[in-house]
Amino acid sequence: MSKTIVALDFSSKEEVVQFLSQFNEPIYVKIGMELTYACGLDIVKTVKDMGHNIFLDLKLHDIPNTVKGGMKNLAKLGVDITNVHAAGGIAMMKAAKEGLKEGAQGGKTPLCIAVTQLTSTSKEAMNNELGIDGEVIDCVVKYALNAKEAGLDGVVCSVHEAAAIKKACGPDFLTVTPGIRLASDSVDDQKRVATPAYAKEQGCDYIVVGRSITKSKNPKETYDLIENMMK
Ligand SMILES: O=C(O)c1cc(=O)[nH]c(=O)n1[C@@H]1O[C@H](COP(=O)(O)O)[C@@H](O)[C@H]1O
Repeated sequence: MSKTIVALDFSSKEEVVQFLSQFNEPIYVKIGMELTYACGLDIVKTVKDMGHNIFLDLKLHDIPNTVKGGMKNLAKLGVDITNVHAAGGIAMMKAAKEGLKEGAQGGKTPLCIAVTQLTSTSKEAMNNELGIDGEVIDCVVKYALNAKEAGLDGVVCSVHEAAAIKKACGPDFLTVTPGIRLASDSVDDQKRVATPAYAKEQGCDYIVVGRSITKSKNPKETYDLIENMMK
């Protein structure tokens, strides 16, 4: 099973089909808001029919009843992973899980993971804009413990918090880490970044990689390079 989840941050079905045509075998991809808002949820079926595994990243964050209803319908799409914002709280995360179980197709309940602090958030922004004092890692571990208590399968965090989360929540609790950059890449809007090699060292289960692959000269070659670094 691949360790690299490619973020399909495109705005049309044509770009997705063209990008995925480079891959002869199923890979793990992430469908997020850019693609969903451009193509609707039909794009999930298109990508699923091509045989790829799907992390549907819509980051639900609302009152528990609304999230439960939303997740029930997302589960019907047969995706592999979905997510919520941990900031929505334990009751909301429990409701997400209940909704997924109710909507599960063919006995397969999609995994649900919680976004802790976005990898584009710095300590300064967390302290001064979001009003959360202390170190990012402490907030992230607290959110991970909340997600575990709610029965979720893991979290989205930066590579820098993955080991502490495994220690607090156990080895089976998934850590899915975006903010991945090769040493030569520009950081762009990300703040808490790391290389694939460091992600492997820190025991991350999956890395989420967008622009380093999709904007590279040879995306397939870059994907293979990154995937090999995670082995
Ligand atoms: O939930 C996510 O996937 C996510 C959480 C987070 O904290 N940071 C983050 O970058 N992401 C997503 O991961 C991808 C990272 O893209 P690149 O920065 O281009 O590699 C984007 O699709 C983001 O939406």
